[in-house]
Amino acid sequence: MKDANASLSQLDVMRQRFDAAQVELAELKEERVTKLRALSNFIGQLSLACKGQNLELDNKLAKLRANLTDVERLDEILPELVDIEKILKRQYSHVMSMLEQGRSGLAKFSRQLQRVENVPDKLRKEINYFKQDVTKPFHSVWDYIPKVEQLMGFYEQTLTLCFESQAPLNYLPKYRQLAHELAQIIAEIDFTKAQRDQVLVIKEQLANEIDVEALLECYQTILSMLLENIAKEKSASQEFLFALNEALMSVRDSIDESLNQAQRSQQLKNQLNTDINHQVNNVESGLADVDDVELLKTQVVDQLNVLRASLTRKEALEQREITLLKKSVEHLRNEISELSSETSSYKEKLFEQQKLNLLDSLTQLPNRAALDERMEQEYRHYQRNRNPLWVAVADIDHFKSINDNFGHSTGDKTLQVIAMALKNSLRDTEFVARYGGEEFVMLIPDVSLNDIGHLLNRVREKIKNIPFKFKNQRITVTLSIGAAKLIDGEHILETFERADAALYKAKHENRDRVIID
Ligand SMILES: Nc1nc2c(ncn2[C@@H]2O[C@H](COP(=O)(O)OP(=O)(O)OP(=O)(O)O)[C@@H](O)[C@H]2O)c(=O)[nH]1
Repeated sequence: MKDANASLSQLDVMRQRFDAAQVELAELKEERVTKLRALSNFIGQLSLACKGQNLELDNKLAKLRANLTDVERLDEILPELVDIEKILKRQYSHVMSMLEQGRSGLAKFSRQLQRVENVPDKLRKEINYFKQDVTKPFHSVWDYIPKVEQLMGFYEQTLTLCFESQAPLNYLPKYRQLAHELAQIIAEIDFTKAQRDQVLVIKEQLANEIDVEALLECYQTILSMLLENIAKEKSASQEFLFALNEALMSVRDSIDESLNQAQRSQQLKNQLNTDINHQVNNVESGLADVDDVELLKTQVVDQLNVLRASLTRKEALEQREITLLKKSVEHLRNEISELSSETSSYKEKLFEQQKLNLLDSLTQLPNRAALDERMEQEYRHYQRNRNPLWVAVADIDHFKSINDNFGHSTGDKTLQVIAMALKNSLRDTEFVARYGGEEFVMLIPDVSLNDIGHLLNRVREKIKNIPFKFKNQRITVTLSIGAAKLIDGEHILETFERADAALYKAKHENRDRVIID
């Protein structure tokens, strides 16, 4: 009876455990179903996001989703995931190559559009900057789509112009377009001092009516100058590499010589040690054999003399070794210090080159690439501390007439003088870059709304008061400036757009003024 009761209670405990295990299993199943549902929803959204890009990918994702709802087919998922990963990788490189094609297409269409003559200056400049922008690679479709929209906007504006004007729009011959492009390219290259006069003549030719033959000659001359510069750069690098190679070879020879010397010394020392051991053994055996003390004394003195002579030779050898080692270390030190001074002068050259890449070669102001970098930096700074930050765009008024009336070289000098004056009117924390042509951009932090107008008008007045004298004629050069303050929730590029729009307002309101957005 007792046994039966014990068995019953054991059975009871087991039943309770069984029930608890079943509840746990049901919970686990439910949890798994919830997770699978979440995964399936995720795959569903992924399919939607990728839909239409690649039929194989669409089918694979649909199949994967179906398998996720069927618990029995879960084992099939892993190989499918591997397949999908491969397709995604292929799709990524496909998209990147399509983007590259799209980018070069946009560049081509913007060049076509540039050939339309008589478009307003603002539109012409925007197309020009657009063309420069699309030289950089796109990283995603989201870089591409806004550019397509922008280009369509340019085409729309040009079409509107075409419909509005009675006369048909003129189309610049292809070679004239190439002349413009060459002028832009050479404006960004740093030529050597000896080449600059020749470059000025070419700039002048390109700015005026030019025929195909003369244009070809310009291209040929520029190409030869560039090749000459490349050859010089190459031979400077080669010289450095030769010097480096020679120094390294000399270091290697010196180390080889030291090693040989050390080996020879070691052999001699081994020989001397054997001699000394042998001489000590001689003394010992002499001691054993000789009874006559006087004879013993003379023998010991003789042996000791031989021993002393060996030791002196050993000492001399060691001394010589130390002297040679010192000489060799000295030689190595000289070679290495020469090497390091060659390397640092080469490093300096490279550093100068890097700096040049961020400087506009004509005005020595930071260029557009440097401006992009600084805008990013100032924008991040603004996001951290929210101190006021102004973007101002300045453009020289009627600059074309300076070129037309006094020549390109006068135009260049005017740009240099104005660039310096702009730089000197700003504080160290403020920044000015040449944006392109006769347009400059300033980034001005920590100035209040009350003070910015004052500051920019002072800059404008400063330029206006520069006593330019061309062909004995006193000329006043003026600036139009548009400025905008970075506001919360806005990207600095949008601030730039507002400042640019303010500049165009200033141009339309008779120029020589500052307009704050
Ligand atoms: N000398 C020289 N001229 C340049 C350089 N870059 C651009 N230009 C010239 O600057 C002139 C700009 O002319 P436009 O865009 O018509 O402007 P603008 O004559 O200043 O007239 P507004 O801006 O409307 O007041 C063009 O003739 C360009 O060839 C350069 O590096 N050197």
